[in-house]
Order: sequence, then structure tokens, then C-alpha cells
Amino acid sequence: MDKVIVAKDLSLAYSSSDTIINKVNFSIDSGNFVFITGASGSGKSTLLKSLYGALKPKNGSLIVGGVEIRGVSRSRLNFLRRHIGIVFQDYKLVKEWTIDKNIMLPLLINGYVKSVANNQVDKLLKHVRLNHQSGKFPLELSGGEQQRVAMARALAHNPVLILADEPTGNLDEYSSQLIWNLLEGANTQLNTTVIVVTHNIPKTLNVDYKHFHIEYGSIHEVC
Ligand SMILES: Nc1ncnc2c1ncn2[C@@H]1O[C@H](COP(=O)(O)OP(=O)(O)OP(=O)(O)O)[C@@H](O)[C@H]1O
Repeated sequence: MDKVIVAKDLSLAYSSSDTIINKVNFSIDSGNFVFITGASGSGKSTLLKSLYGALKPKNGSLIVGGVEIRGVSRSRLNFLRRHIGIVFQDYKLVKEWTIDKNIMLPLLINGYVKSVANNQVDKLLKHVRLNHQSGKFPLELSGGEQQRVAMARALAHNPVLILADEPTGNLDEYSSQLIWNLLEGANTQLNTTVIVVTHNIPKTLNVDYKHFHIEYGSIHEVC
């Protein structure tokens, strides 16, 4: 099976004095569904940031989608990110844009012509059960609805990898379940590799998943 991510002796830090992740080794196969847990401040978001190149390794090697993140050029990183969908706990939608335009952005970046992108946005809004909210702005939606827009944006360009940082952290049970269903669907139907940072692994998920736990700068596989 292809490896989507390979970390060798990977260390991550924000400054030269304190290392958050220290010489870890792990790999993730294409099509895996992976949970990353750990105490608050253990480095879960830091690890995720490194996977989309927002934080470069301090030492060691981190290969994502065949691209070595350490020393990667801006253009190569932009190319890699076209194959990644990212979901944040605080949604990170552009509030001045309609939800349709937010979802359309990755499609236009990936070279879709406007008419095809428009159709795709309609399909995605239906997929996340928000077609009735088309044309609205993010702040006119509830938190759960905004996160579903963020999910639609992450799924829009059929990414090979979805990275989600506490995607249900602020949501009620109904919205959380919808988000888990969407992530599960991407994984089982499209074979998208999914990596989720969370404090709580849902009990209702119908996928075989891997579970990595971060503690004291190390990562170990729980199952
Ligand atoms: N931009 C930054 N600059 C400097 N230090 C940072 C930065 N972001 C995070 N840190 C530090 O890195 C450590 C790990 O933070 P991180 O956000 O990765 O933890 P986490 O496991 O995701 O925590 P939580 O579950 O609370 O979100 C913390 O000590 C934090 O203060």
C-alpha cells in the first residue's frame, strides 16, 4: 500500500529552545483513517500543521504525498496543498464571502471553469445538507452549519488527504454526527486518507481506524 505520510526522526519546534515533537517515526498508508489524541498542549495541532507545511521540521524527515516538507519550495507546497483538504475547529471561512464562494475557491484554484465549479458547489451544498442556505454569508449560519461549509470546502476538489483539527470541538451532537458521517463517507467511498486530531474518538464510526497518541513529545500507536 502507498504511504501518504512518512516521518523519520521528525522533530518539531517553534523556537530553538523547546522541542514539541521529538524524533518521532511513523507512517500512514493511503486510505487510512487516523485519530491523533493527546493531552492539551501535547503537540497535536503542531503535528497537523507540519503535515500541510505550515510548520517545517526542525530535524529529521517528513514526506507528505511524496514531497519532503523540510526545505520545500513555496510553489511545490502550493501544489501539494491542492491535494489536501483542511478542516479547523474554528472553521476559518472568509466571512466577507458567501458560503458558495467559500466552497468554490479550491475549485477555481484547481482549474475548474466557473460553470462546472458552480454545479459542483450546488452538489456539495446538498451533500452537506445546506442547499437551503445558498447565497448566505458564514456569520448568518450556526456554528454547526459553518463547519459543514468548511467540510464542503475541504471535500470540493476531491483531495487525497483530509486533515481535520478538532472538527467537532465546538459542535452539538447532531452537527458532530454529520461531520463524522462526511469524513467516514470520504474515507470509505473515495478512499481519501483522513487524519483527525480529537479529544474524543466517536463510538459510532463505521471504519477501521488507527489511533496515535502523543505524550511527552513522542507518538505511539494505540491501535
Ligand atoms: N505559534 C506558536 N508559537 C509558539 N509556541 C506554540 C505555537 N503554537 C503552539 N505552541 C506551543 O506548542 C505546544 C503544543 O501546542 P499544540 O497547539 O500543538 O497543542 P495541542 O495538543 O493541539 O493542544 P490542544 O488540545 O489544547 O489544542 C504548546 O506548548 C503551545 O504553547
